[in-house]
Amino acid sequence: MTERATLGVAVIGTGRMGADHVRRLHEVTSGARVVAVADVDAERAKAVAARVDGCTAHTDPAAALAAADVDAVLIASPGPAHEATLLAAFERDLPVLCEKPLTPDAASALRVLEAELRLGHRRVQVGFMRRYDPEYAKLKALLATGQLGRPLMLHNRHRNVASPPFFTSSMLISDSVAHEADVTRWLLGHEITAVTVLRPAPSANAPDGLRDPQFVVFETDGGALSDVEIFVNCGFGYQVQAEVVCERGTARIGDGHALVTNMAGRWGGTIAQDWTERFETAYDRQIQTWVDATRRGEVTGPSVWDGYAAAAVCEAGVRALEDGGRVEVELVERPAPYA
Ligand SMILES: NC(=O)c1ccc[n+]([C@@H]2O[C@H](COP(=O)([O-])OP(=O)(O)OC[C@H]3O[C@@H](n4cnc5c(N)ncnc54)[C@H](O)[C@@H]3O)[C@@H](O)[C@H]2O)c1
Ligand SMILES: O[C@H]1[C@H](O)[C@@H](O)[C@H](O)[C@@H](O)[C@H]1O
Repeated sequence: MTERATLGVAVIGTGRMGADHVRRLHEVTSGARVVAVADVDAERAKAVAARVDGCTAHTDPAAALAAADVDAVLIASPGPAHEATLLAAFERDLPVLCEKPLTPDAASALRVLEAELRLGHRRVQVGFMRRYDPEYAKLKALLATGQLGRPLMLHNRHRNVASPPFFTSSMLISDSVAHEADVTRWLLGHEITAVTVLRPAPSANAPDGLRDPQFVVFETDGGALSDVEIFVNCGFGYQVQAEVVCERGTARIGDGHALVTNMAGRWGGTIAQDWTERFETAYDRQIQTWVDATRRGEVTGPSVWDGYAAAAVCEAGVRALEDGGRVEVELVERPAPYA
């Protein structure tokens, strides 16, 4: 297959992630250029477009998709806005990299899945960037060798310094634990069948009314358990850790021990303060992989099925949070193109 010339990308949503992805596409990624951006905030779109020669600014995502030289779309608007842009991209048969979550609930994710099936070919890579993180990739490769034996349990910790003002108790699941829903499915190769959410007394440092932290337990169809401590106002750093316990051993990532110092009677290191720092390499690799595959005319990486499955798991998790108890995950049968 002949490779496409430089990929013209439209970036939808120029907030924190969108602006960072524009910078990445412009300065780090090879084989792509940003040709259009859209944001409902016109000033923000203009300010980000001004950083790239020849990039046009729009307030309507559909206008950005229709702009000259657009070959592909990167969606970085908030989750509830993803469905409309995905469907608009499908109308133009454009390849898409869609930030997580694919959509915020299972019904809308299923509509996207059905629309992609109608196209007759995969078009979307979902932005579950942890799959491109060197530490997670090593863990996945180790599990694939079988040396450790069958995975029995996965322990995850997911801590943010502070939550943004709009964050709700259910977003700890649908926006944050969405990553662990994907990581559990991907690392173990199992589907998640049920979710339980336990709620310790909220931290005094959490905004009033926010159930933070939460303790989530996933059951899988391979008989494993995966637990997640989600704590989005821990105050001290951005920490994402995972330990797999298998029949013949354990493996753990995310301790952040790249640099250990000894000084003034103490030893230690530093802790990342946000995801842009902790997952910088993962975002770089994710986007380069997407650009390379798209230029070859291929779609790789986390699929719409993965986005839908994570959305269904999170929806069950939100119900478990609200009602207490254990909630089973309901998935439609996996369509053949996503096998
Ligand atoms: N992969 C990760 O680690 C990671 C990290 C942070 C955020 N995210 C995801 O990235 C996406 C964006 O998050 P963010 O932190 O950049 O949010 P943000 O609020 O900083 O930016 C979102 C931008 O989208 C704009 N917007 C809102 N509705 C829009 C619409 N209909 N069309 C076009 N633009 C619209 C807003 O004006 C804003 O500028 C979300 O899906 C979020 O879950 C992923
Ligand atoms: O949208 C963000 C993002 O996905 C981060 O990776 C996660 O740590 C945050 O909890 C979430 O709110």
